[in-house]
Amino acid sequence: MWCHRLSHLQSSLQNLLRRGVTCWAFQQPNFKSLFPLAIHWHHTASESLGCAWQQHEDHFELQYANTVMRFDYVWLRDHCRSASCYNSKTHQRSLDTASVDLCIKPKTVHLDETTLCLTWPDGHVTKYDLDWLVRNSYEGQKQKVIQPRIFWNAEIYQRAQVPSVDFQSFLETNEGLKNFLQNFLLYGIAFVENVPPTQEHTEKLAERISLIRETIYGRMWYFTSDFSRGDTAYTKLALDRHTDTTYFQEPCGIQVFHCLKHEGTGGRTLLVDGFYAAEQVLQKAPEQFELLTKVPLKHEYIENFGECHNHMIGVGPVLNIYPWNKELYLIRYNNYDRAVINTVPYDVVHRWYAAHRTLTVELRRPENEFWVKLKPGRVLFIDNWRVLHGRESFTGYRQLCGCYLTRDDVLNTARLLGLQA
Ligand SMILES: C[N+](C)(C)CCCC[C@H](N)C(=O)O
Ligand SMILES: O=C(O)CCC(=O)C(=O)O
Ligand SMILES: [Fe+2]
Repeated sequence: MWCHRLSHLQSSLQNLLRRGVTCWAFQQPNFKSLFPLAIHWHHTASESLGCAWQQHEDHFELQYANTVMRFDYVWLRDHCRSASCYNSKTHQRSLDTASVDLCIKPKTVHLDETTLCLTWPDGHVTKYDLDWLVRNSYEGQKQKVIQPRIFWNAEIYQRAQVPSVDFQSFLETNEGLKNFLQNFLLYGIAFVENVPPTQEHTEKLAERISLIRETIYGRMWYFTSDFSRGDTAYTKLALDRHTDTTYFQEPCGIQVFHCLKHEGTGGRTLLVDGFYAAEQVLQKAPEQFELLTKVPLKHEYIENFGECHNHMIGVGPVLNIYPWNKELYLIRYNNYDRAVINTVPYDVVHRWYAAHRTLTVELRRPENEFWVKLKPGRVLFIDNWRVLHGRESFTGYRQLCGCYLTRDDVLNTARLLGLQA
């Protein structure tokens, strides 16, 4: 993050220098003194605050709070928060963006310590709070980490001694719920203890944080090794680490597991932080990481079992990153359900297999494996966009219940409790 910020600032600086603005003192790494005042800038009355602006042919440049921001003029007009352009009760835009002249420029500019005031050719006035501009500008966004997360291997997770939340406090207090969600957002897994071992109580838990995502497996599902569905999950066999529902266009966000009964041996659950492994790939072989973000793959679920007839296809790369800041947000990894690869030519396929191997090696390092035995009363929530799960083979009667949750609604709950999500 640090290096990224630095290089970004350096390139802003270079751009400015290229345009002939002089008199910069560059005292790396003291960011406060990175952008002292330049000769051709318009300043506010109080120069010590260091805010200044410059109007260019195709953009408006603003320096404030140690940030040099560059704004497109249409963007500035489009984001006007005046009562006629924006409804602050509904937080919706009233302005018809298509009515804005694409060559628009402000007629006059006024800047003081807190506010930028633009008057447009038709007389309309837009006032921006400078802090709002920092928070919402591209340059301001680039400086902040979107989602705080702790990537883990077994040792990191165990050392963190992440506390489980009690059923009662999860259901009845905002504090319990918030603690739970905070852990879940940081690590991608979280446990609730002392849950009565029934499907109804598990459902209550799920509904406290989200909407249940109904799928071809039902709303709440309940499964044993009876092979009632056409999938290995419904057997006693071991399952290697994977994420679920890779064959959906949008894989399920969260998976909830509650083991209601197990009379037998084996059956431990394996958890692996996919983002930790991907991060290792990025460090060791960046070009392979990139390939895993680029090659689109199909995953498929074909079922013709009794009454169940399904054919699901999901397309997307193994690693999904936001194009604007390269932050990883979803890993799609299921070697069982991966379909025929026919989206890229043979030479790319070969490089893709090598990259997939590198990732698999990281995912399979014993030190990255966290094993738990699920027990009645202990409910596990897994971020299915980040953490892979698997299971050991088992003997005897084993009953699991659970459900999938919609990710947007879990994050919604977290934000309403004041968490960054
Ligand atoms: C959880 N539950 C037993 C309902 C479904 C299991 C789905 C298994 C599928 N191979 C996948 O990985 O998506
Ligand atoms: O049986 C288990 O512990 C998990 C099986 C599985 O991967 C699943 O249901 O998604
Ligand atoms: Fe699974």
